[in-house]
Amino acid sequence: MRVVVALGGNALMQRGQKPDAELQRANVAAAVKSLAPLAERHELIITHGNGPQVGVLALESINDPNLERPYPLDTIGAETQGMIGYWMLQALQNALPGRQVVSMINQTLVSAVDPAFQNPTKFVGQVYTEDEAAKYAKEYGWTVKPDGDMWRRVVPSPLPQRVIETRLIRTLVRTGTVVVCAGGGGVPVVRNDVGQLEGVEAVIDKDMTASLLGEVLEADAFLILTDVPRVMRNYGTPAQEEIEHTTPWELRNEDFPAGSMGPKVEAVAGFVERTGDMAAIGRLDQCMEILEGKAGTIVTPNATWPLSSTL
Ligand SMILES: Nc1ncnc2c1ncn2[C@@H]1O[C@H](COP(=O)(O)OP(=O)(O)O)[C@@H](O)[C@H]1O
Ligand SMILES: NC(=O)OP(=O)(O)O
Repeated sequence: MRVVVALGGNALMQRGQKPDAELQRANVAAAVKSLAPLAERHELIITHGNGPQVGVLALESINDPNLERPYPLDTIGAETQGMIGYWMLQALQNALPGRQVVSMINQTLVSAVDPAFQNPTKFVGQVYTEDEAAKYAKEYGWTVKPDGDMWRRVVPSPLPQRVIETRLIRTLVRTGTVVVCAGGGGVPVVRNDVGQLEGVEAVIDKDMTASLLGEVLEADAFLILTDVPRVMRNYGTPAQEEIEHTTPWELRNEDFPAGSMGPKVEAVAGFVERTGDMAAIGRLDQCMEILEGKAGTIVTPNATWPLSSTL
């Protein structure tokens, strides 16, 4: 089987954790331990988040006295691909001796007129109190929004249209290489008026890019791996209940929060609608069980359940 996995930012740096390199490296190694059995049995393409890390590097850049202007978000996105990609590459090579692994810098094409540029929604960096967030909004010109009971910086998150290096990724996957790609959804780029690629100030949602990659690479399954066992109905209320199996239609008739579960649900629903294949959302340490349909929220085109034995 060919499997595309989107690895949640939570797997790399949990809420409240300091962005220490060793800590993140250890988190990546733990994530890879869960993913290794998947890679042993299947063709595997891994994307990863970068929201917390983009915020850390952006803040460093803003406060660097040697810089006349901070690094732009596309450049910082590429930095995070290099940093997290390196940690993933090394952990995968250590876990899968003899297997070829590659970690790529990728660009993802977006529309220059995507309405997301006028309405920033993507949370980056650490959480702040409301007062701290207001202070930084004034000082740095940030847009800030509530994230649960805290506040965070938000940046535009345009929809991915095409991973520029898709053909190369496909070629590598066909050779059995484990491919880490489109980290942070890919570095956001547009084509300018003379057809040249140019970076833009944004952070793409990695789940949406992974959904697109799953489709164009003809993946048999698309897994979003995060820190909750299943998508829940009435999340955070006494009526909360886990969704074991669902369809895109059912998911689209429920409400999920924009900054967290909303894009994940949109990403899996879109993949299943466009491909007719299976997608799922669940916990990283259950990825094998999820693929077997025994854990996570499984999304299939219709209510047929359980899945066929081909999984
Ligand atoms: N309906 C829901 N069901 C499950 N989790 C939800 C729901 N709504 C919001 N969440 C939150 O979404 C979080 C996962 O999204 P996010 O933090 O963006 O993940 P990641 O960083 O792993 O990609 C969970 O930790 C949970 O707090
Ligand atoms: N780019 C992105 O989607 O990052 P997170 O998953 O860390 O929010």
